[in-house]
Amino acid sequence: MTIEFGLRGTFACETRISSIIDDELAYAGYSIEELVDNNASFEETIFLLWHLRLPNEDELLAFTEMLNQNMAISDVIEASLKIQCRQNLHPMSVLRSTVSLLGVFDRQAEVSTPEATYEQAINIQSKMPTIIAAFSRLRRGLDPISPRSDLSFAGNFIYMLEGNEPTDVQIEALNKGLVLHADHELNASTFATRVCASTLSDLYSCITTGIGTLKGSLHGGANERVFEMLEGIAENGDTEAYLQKRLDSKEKIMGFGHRVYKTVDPRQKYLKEMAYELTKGTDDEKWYTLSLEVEAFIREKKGLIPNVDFYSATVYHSLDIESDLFTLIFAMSRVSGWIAHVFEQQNENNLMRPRSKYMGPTSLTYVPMADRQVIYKEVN
Ligand SMILES: CC(=O)SCCNC(=O)CCNC(=O)[C@H](O)C(C)(C)COP(=O)(O)OP(=O)(O)OC[C@H]1O[C@@H](n2cnc3c(N)ncnc32)[C@H](O)[C@@H]1OP(=O)(O)O
Ligand SMILES: O=C([O-])CC(=O)C(=O)O
Repeated sequence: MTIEFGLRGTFACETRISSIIDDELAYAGYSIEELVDNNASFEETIFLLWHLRLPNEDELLAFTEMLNQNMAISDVIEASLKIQCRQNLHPMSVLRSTVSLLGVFDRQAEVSTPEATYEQAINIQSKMPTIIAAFSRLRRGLDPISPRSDLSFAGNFIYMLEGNEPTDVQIEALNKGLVLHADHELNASTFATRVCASTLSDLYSCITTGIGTLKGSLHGGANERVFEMLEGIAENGDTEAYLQKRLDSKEKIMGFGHRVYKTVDPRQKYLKEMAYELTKGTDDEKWYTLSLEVEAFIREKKGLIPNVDFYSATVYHSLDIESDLFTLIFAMSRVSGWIAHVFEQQNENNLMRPRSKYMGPTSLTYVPMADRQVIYKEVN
């Protein structure tokens, strides 16, 4: 039997939520092109992922209102964010702990009926932008801003971050970014979330698992490092020398390569276009130009394609979002997909428990302590 480690090419479950077929990404049968080109809202996309169909007008209105009404965070959550920014933690760790804390304070957290889980889902989804914006403001010494009932999900986030009236361009860009990041079949964080759900754990635990997994630099954490790399290149002044040095030392170039896509990441086209549109004629245009140089060099040297994390870094930067919050913006969107996968896992549950191939010694004899010699042996 051939074993592919890292679960490469393995089907771990069936799903109706999203698919990647011939490099085309679709949510419940609607390609991302279909959704983005028709200006689907992020709220509509969440509904699609959770219900596996598009909402009608009344349903979307009611759903949007429900999200909106649940956006405000409690004093306890705000106080915990204040403590966490004093300790200078990584924002993804803060988001992970804070979502976990939302569960601690939800009296219904241990109730796993479909109705209770749906309420928990609304609670988590709607509070993510508020938590992220409040954290960002608190660590800058500013007071958090309450959500507004007349703004969309994307609009509210931008408003709560800086307190200014969001522009149509900003809202459209963030909305598109959120739609593009909402789900992606069985990526590592969604898989981890489903493993947690498969043990019949609660939704807050599942989402905390997802956030912790997305944080890693081989996954969502790459977008933050993409911007660090662009800044490093700008400082160094020589793109090729900078990248070649990293390739020579076998470092991964952040924002390139993908486990599933080998010729194109279909989301990248939109993010690249957005990066161009948002930066042209501004001081940020240099990041777009630099990104083009990096893309050309890495394609030529390694044959690697930019993934969703590459141009999203410039898009988020042009929206005045601090680079260590980039992965949190990803999480604020992907939580919609994680939740959909928890619903699906709960409906068709089967404990996810693969095997590992044991490579160590076997049949050893227990040696009494007095007879043991201390041998420090390399494990690997
Ligand atoms: C939202 C997301 O999660 S998208 C991915 C975000 N992550 C990143 O951008 C981090 C950088 N990229 C990577 O580390 C990888 O491309 C991954 C983890 C995304 C995919 O990993 P894999 O599926 O194992 O990649 P794959 O099998 O195609 O790798 C083939 C070869 O290309 C190399 N490679 C792949 N990506 C990169 C990269 N970004 N930089 C340099 N080399 C790379 C691998 O080291 C491997 O080389 P080898 O054959 O000499 O060992
Ligand atoms: O699918 C993956 O492995 C990573 C990815 O692009 C995503 O999660 O959006």
